[in-house]
Amino acid sequence: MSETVVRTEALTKRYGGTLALDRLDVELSAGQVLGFLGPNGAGKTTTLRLLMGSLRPSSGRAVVLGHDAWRERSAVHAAVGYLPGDVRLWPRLTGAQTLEYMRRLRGLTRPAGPVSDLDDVAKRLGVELDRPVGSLSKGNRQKVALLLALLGDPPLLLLDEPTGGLDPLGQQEFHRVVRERAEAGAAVLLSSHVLSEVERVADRVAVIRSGRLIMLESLEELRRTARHSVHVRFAQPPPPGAFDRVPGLTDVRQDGAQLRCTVQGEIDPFIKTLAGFQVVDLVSHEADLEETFLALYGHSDGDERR
Ligand SMILES: Nc1ncnc2c1ncn2[C@@H]1O[C@H](COP(=O)(O)OP(=O)(O)OP(=O)(O)O)[C@@H](O)[C@H]1O
Repeated sequence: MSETVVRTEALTKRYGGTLALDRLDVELSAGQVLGFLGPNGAGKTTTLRLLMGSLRPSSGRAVVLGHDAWRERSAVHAAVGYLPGDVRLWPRLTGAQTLEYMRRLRGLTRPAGPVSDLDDVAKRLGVELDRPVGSLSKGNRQKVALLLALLGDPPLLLLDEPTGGLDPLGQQEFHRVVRERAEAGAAVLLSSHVLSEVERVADRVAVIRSGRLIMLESLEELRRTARHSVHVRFAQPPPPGAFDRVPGLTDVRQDGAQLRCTVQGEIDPFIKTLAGFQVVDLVSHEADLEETFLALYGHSDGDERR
């Protein structure tokens, strides 16, 4: 079994009367990417800041790389690569100077050779390292901040909505970099409010709403609950009720020899039932994960906080 990098135990945070995080229990192992998904105000940033030891929990605790995130926060700070949601950099320093400054501040030595690992990542992301950070576009500043998070090859990356300002190519390359880090053994927690982003990079998805964890599943599991829209054309109209007992079948509309329906979950029982009839044509389209996700969890947020 791989090593546990993050473990939270009933981690809770209140801001005055607002319950921002309510008894979160979650674990993250080395080599895993956990997508932390939730709408605005769900508690994602609060969780990441609790894990960084920048916030004191109201109750419960977070253990990060074997340290209590709050009580041993300097050890946690030194070991974690954090990309905050609101990136703030020194505007007059260039990207290269920023990296060098942070490297020294953290007592890291620059890898030997003319091209460091990060120079390579910078090139892939198209970061302009020789310009003052203040003159860069939002997306390019974001890329510099990502390089800062990767500095020193940390065993845990906490990335708060990291691809907000990036164009699609930048996002794609960024996701590749994250996967490579995970394959090299880093644990990654990546927050986002869009499933399509998380689905590209995560192994598991935690969904949080109004401070509560409402789902923690592998992407494989989420895909298993995916819905198929199916359109079948038969040689002759099947008898009424022929598909009544097929599990997961909804929205059934039969018009003579044509059948349209939605299959939720495994499609195999439906296919086996179809085999009893002469099928002329069949078109099946898998709803994308976003649709599946919205169907399962997309009901209105409401104010569930107490
Ligand atoms: N410093 C604070 N003081 C009071 N309330 C706060 C504070 N920070 C966050 N909150 C509240 O806690 C809740 C969770 O906020 P948080 O920023 O963690 O959400 P989020 O999921 O990161 O949202 P977003 O996607 O908008 O960044 C929200 O209701 C927010 O208003």
